[in-house]
Amino acid sequence: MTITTNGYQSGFGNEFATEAVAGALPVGRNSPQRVAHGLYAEQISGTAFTAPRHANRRSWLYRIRPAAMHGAFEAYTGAPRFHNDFHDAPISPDQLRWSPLPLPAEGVDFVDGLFTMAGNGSPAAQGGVAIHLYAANRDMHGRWFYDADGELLIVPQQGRLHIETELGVLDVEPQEIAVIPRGIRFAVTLPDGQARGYVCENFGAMLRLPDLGPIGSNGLANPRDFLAPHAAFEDVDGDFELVAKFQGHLWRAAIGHSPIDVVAWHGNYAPYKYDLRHFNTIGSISYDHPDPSIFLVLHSPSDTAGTSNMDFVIFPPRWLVAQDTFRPPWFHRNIASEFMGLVHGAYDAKAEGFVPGGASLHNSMTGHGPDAATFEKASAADLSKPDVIRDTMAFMFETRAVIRPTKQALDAAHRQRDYQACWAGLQKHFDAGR
Ligand SMILES: O=C(O)Cc1cc(O)ccc1O
Ligand SMILES: [Fe+2]
Repeated sequence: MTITTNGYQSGFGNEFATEAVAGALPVGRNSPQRVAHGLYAEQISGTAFTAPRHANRRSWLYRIRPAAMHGAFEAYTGAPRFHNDFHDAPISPDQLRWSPLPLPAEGVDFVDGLFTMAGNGSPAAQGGVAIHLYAANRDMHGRWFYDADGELLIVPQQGRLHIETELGVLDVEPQEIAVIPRGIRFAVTLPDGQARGYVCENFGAMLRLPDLGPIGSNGLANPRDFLAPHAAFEDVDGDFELVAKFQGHLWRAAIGHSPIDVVAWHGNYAPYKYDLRHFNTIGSISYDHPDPSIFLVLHSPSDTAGTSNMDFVIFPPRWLVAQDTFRPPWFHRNIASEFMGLVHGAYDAKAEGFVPGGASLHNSMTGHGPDAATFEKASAADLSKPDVIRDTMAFMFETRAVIRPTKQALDAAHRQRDYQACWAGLQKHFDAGR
């Protein structure tokens, strides 16, 4: 059964209120003695009960059956490439790059199609991230998934996703993102028959919009462009499966009904989507290429002020106008670690090799930057006119902790073992007399 989208509510982290059946939402209280229409009331909290008000997230769900109703969990073995073991391979300071994850030959759904590339921290420590790719060609039917370990930031690269969640439906396409909060149950179907993309599983503090400082009250990702679903439900009984991720491992339980049975909900703990093409990109209109922190979409803070558990940064289409400036990204080494992906087009620091669906990893203090072809071209570019970077959408998951690639990522046939060669052609231009 497919539940169609019934529109969205706009705003980031708002106190939303939505009902799919008139009168289902209690008025003036959360937990009346008897809920209208014979529904059960259930709270889901995404932050500590006593978190400061501005950071406090919880929602009240009015549903046909409570979330407690399912069979006992047992180990799930259907997604062997989806895990949180970031210590199964030695780590080196090498620059790493991969071609796109191949699409599966036989039917594989979104959960079984997850391939863990890298990560740091752990669900137990409530810090760090896991970085996965997915490649899928089968719908999740009669199967739902939830992740108790972290929220899921989904970045589609190829193919649309129809995501039915307990709180309603999100339809996302490449150049949009979806965020599924910790614990929310959902199923993914594939309107285009197959799909590929990236997932950041965030074990740390929930993603939030960054402060804007001197930029002012508008800019970067604007709150009104974030969309949460309206309540949408199905009332279906059957022999179904609930898959859970809990403390780094996967579990399955029988469930006798669809958990997409929330008839009404209110609160500020909800899935959402955002169209990256709405990002208000800010850059230099005088000289120098600024730090990429100006491209920050969503931010998961760590316990150290100004230092992120994870930053989600994008490199969208934009004008480059800086004068007497090497306009592409400079050569650099950073304290933070950078996992990059490409959703669409080409990335302005790499002339070739970094393709849509591919990935790169530059860990703390590992030197990287424009490849030789990009350096030569940008060093000779005519700066009297602006450059327009069109048809591009690259992104970065940037973390304070080193991002450890998994053994399967290092061993993968699609890893580009000759990646370093992209800098080998950089010429020695030094001339002390010039
Ligand atoms: O490595 C990269 O391409 C990402 C990046 C982009 C940029 O404009 C400046 C610094 C940086 O790490
Ligand atoms: Fe970088």
